[in-house]
Amino acid sequence: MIKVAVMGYGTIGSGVAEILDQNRDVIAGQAGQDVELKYVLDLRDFPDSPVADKIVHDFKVIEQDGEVEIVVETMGGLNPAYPFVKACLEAGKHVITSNKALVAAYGTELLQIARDKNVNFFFEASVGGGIPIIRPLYRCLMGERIEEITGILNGTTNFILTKMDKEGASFEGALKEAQNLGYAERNPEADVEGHDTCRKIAILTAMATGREVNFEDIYTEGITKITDVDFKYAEKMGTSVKLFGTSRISGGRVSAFVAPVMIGKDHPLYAVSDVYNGIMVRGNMLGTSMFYGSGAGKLPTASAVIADIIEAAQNMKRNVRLGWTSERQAVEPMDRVSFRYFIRMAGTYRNKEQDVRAAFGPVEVVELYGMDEFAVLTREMTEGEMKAAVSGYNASEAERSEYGVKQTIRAMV
Ligand SMILES: NC(=O)C1=CN([C@@H]2O[C@H](COP(=O)(O)OP(=O)(O)OC[C@H]3O[C@@H](n4cnc5c(N)ncnc54)[C@H](OP(=O)(O)O)[C@@H]3O)[C@@H](O)[C@H]2O)C=CC1
Ligand SMILES: N[C@@H](CC=O)C(=O)O
Repeated sequence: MIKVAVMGYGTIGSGVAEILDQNRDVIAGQAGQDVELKYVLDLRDFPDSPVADKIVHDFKVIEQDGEVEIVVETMGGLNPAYPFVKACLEAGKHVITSNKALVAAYGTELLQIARDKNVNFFFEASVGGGIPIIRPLYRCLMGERIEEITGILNGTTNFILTKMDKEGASFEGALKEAQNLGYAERNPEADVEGHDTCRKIAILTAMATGREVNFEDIYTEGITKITDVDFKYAEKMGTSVKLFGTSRISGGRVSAFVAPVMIGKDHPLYAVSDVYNGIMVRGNMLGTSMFYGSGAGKLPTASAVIADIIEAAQNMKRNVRLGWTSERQAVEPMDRVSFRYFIRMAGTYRNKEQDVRAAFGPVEVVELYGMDEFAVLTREMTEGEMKAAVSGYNASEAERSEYGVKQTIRAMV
């Protein structure tokens, strides 16, 4: 029998305890022996829960119990998750985590300790909730050169954008709902400002390149500036706006970004709605493969944790190599990345046509009835060129009372 401890009995930790109980026979069959939950570490007691008799408040109980061979970390954040996970690995225990903040910040070091101690550090649930993506990268796609990963990687923001798009919901109302459903981070700024997606694309890029990626090198923009007006244009254009995490890998160079992107109906990620995530992986031999499923939530995410527990149980005496080394991967500056741009401007196109064309060159124009503004879709240009064009346009318009660019969204249409 293998004894497991769970640290953090919140949304995901309680899901892990529930699946360990409900799927006991399936898990034992795959693990080759029974897997039993021995301790649950949390700050609170849960007297009415099925784990009431397993609750402990002192981490040392888990660290020092030689019977506990697998520890699951579902507390979130870096402190005390990082020192606790490190101590468990150093004590020769396998560790499974759903905590992308931890993996993005300390993955390289924790994987090295796991290798040194001949144990495993697995984190399938840290990206895409219940979607299998980490294991496919190091196992099924191990013979591929990965050229691109583009994903809708955050359930909360996809839920919010879908509610705004399809139901005309307010940003605040949709966020509240996502929080009530257990999708959002403790501090939802991590979701809506794109930091969560940034950490996830950094982890996927490290898996794809085999090199450590500093998530702080990745350009990150969230969804807080997206408004109902943007969705009115999107409806007219037959497009939608999604938060993308993208990494393109070519000749040892990586360009990566997190940003809202306007996409058309023919884009493979267009139909990914609500809390669902979708991840497109392009390999040099494979072509494009799609991974789709629940990107957040109790049982889908806990299901990914359980698969890691089983993988650890199947490799109790062996460190499974994930291919993520301590070599550092540089990330190209965002100014060199090219897009088309959806740009909203004050006034009427009829009055501004000359200035628009002078700044942006040929554009497609989109107008909404009754609005004192219009939008254009530019040709493809680099971020650097776009910024220069926006400054030039704003300068040419500066004399007027209502003037200038009101919104810029990258477009893949
Ligand atoms: N929710 C989701 O859908 C997903 C979450 N994740 C990740 O999984 C992790 C957990 O998320 P989630 O379950 O939603 O978070 P929750 O906030 O629901 O759960 C965290 C639990 O850990 C407890 N905890 C916090 N600090 C300590 C501590 N020092 N010692 C013991 N227990 C502690 C909390 O107690 P208290 O509440 O009293 O502070 C809480 O019960 C995060 O890293 C998150 O990013 C990954 C994929 C999906
Ligand atoms: N807050 C995250 C949880 C899963 O990673 C999300 O909404 O995707």
